[in-house]
Amino acid sequence: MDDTFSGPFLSCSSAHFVASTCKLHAGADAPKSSPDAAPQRLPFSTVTSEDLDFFRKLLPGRAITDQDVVESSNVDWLKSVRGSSEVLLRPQTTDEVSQILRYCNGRNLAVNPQGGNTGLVGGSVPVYDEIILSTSLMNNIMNFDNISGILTCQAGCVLENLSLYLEDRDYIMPLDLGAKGSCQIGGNVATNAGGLRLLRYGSLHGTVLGLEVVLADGRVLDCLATLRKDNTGYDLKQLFIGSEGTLGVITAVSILCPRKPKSVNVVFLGCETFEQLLKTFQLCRGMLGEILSAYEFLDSECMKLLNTHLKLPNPISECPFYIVIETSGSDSSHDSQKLHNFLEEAMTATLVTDGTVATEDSKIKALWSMRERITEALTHDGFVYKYDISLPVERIYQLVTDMREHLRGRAKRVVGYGHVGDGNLHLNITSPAKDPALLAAIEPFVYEWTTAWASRRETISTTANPARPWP
Ligand SMILES: O=C(O)CC[C@@H](O)C(=O)O
Repeated sequence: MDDTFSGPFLSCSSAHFVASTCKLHAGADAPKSSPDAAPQRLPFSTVTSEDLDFFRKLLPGRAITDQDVVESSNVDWLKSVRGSSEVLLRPQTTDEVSQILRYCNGRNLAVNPQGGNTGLVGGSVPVYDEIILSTSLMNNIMNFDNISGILTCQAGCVLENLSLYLEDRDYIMPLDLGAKGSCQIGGNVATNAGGLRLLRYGSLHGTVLGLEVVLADGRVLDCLATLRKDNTGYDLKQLFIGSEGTLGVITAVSILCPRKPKSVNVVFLGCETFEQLLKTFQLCRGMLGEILSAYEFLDSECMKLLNTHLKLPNPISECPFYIVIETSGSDSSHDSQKLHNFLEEAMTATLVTDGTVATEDSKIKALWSMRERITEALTHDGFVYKYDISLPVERIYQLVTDMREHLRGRAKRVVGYGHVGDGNLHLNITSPAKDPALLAAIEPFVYEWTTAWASRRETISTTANPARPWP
């Protein structure tokens, strides 16, 4: 890049957020042009018939103005936030993205990049009438190197399609999410999605080797390296991982993929306290070591949601907390032996009270759905306030209990689940309908709590007095 990036028109999804946690501000019933608490519409131009002529010429049949079609891109997956865009653009190539952005920059038109529109924090839809730039038709796999395991593809490839493509070649994607059937790799990178395998394969900051990005003024930044080690200058691609579309539109990704494990086991366990759940995690890390690939948890409120709304039966007896452990290795007898030893030890030490193990695909999928389908189950409960929070792992469940106590029955349900291995809690609070009074009780409490505990440095005891003062 030879000059500074200036193009303040890419829609900033972070405008929906406060601090490091995420929240929804606007309900589906909010006035279209002024979502609650959203920033003022900035003085961008509005789309004219000349603009539409330009888009239609550039993208024949792919500059959509039919409102029935545009509507589904104006609304997020949760149907909680809604924009009022009248134009949906579906480029197929990087050059088309570049031409769109160059034109919009010249015309001062706001643009909202959109991938699979599976985000849960309102970042993938317009706030006002921004042009929606969808990457859905940019879905070609460009290259796969069977020796290095490096995949290069366009940004609109659906995660599950990439996984299926790789599985045929004895590889897997380094990330896996409940939304895999619709989410796109460009959106995964733009939001720095973590998912269920982060514990094993690390974050996208490590596995993404290269990116191609179109900047707001249409220039193409080519950092699409396919080298595992690349010390040639600044690692610019890192800026775009988690930038949520604010710095540019990711058009292609190269990513390092692990070999497909030859043996996979999934265990579903129950335990009485969160402290025991953490002790089980410690034991598990020590005894399973390199084959541990996921350590996830859900609480009993999540289990009730799965039972009630999705009719998924609890595979074990009722417990306050449930754990999903996955192992992935290359030798099934070695892995089974390690798992057996770990389970024996966990039961003997009465860390866990019940459990079941799966080695066949269908049972593995059934156990994983107890964790992956909580988001879906929650939507049947009414309106959902969602918070995706990273904390020292010892603290993650304390926020759930403190929030329950703080709300004292004002919410329908306060549930906690998430990625223990990453110290990442999904705190979800439901109410029969959107409830401004409930929101006022949740916020800023949740942000103050998180900031106070996340910034604390000293070692935290897992048996802290619940009446402790805040740090
Ligand atoms: O529903 C949520 O709040 C989180 C969804 C997803 O990130 C998950 O880990 O299941």
